[in-house]
Amino acid sequence: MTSFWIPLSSSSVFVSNSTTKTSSIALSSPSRFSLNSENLRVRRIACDYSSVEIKDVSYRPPGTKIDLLNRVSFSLPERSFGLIFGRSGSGKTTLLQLIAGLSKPTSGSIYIQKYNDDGRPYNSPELLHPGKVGIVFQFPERYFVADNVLDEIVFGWPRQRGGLQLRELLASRLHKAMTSVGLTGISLDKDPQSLSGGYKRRLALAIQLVQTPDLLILDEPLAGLDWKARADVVKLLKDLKKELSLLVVSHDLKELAPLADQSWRMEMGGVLRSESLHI
Ligand SMILES: Nc1ncnc2c1ncn2[C@@H]1O[C@H](COP(=O)(O)OP(=O)(O)OP(=O)(O)O)[C@@H](O)[C@H]1O
Repeated sequence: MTSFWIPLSSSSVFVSNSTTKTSSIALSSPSRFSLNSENLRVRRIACDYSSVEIKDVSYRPPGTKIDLLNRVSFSLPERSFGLIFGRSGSGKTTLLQLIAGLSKPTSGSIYIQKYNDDGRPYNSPELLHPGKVGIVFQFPERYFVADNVLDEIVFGWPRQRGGLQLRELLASRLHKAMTSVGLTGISLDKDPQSLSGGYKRRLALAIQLVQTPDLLILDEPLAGLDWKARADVVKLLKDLKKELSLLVVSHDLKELAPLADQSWRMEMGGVLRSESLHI
């Protein structure tokens, strides 16, 4: 289903735990979309939805005796926007790194669950493949390596010479990613470091989008930007959530909380409803 660009408005509910004791529950009731078609195959595809499920995830770094995360659970339905916030040191970045597959949970699981339109699981859960997750670190521009925009975007691409079909596929992905982030007006020869703050963030997003992830994770996407660039990035994220799931860690609740679906956000270290956020 993920290859079909059917716009869904979806919702997500997060409940978090703290780094103390209890596990958390996740509620999710994404809006469903049913094509008015007699074609059964189309109906079937349109009704299913999937969700990234984090179940009882704990993490203790190797060689330490401290649990940085203790039985965290939540679910993020496809094409929804999840916002994680919380005090410094509560484990937000650690959680993102686990979801992105950069480290492994000590216990618990991270998987994709597909559901029928009646909310029942469609099949057995599948592990979330790291190749389907993109991650944009805090201050991503610090990790740019190339001296022009094109090389920066294609840095991770296959080195072997592919056939025409592969090159066409990569070219179309490049075009789509650049269009999605509004980079088409920028010369591909430009030095990435010469771009404005907001355009550097767009480039960082394009680098991930070109890999066509199902889930895009962002750590503090507004950090260090001036007000105009912040507004640009917020608008961009709003548009992107129509295409894929976004999971964002940020302290910038005023700007980003309105993008999160329904009335829930996840606070590391406690459970909080949006009405108590005063945003
Ligand atoms: N490998 C490690 N070994 C021991 N402690 C670690 C390790 N990695 C992270 N920590 C500690 O775990 C805690 C959680 O770190 P993390 O970066 O996930 O927090 P955070 O919520 O993202 O914080 P911030 O909002 O400041 O970015 C911090 O106190 C950090 O120092």
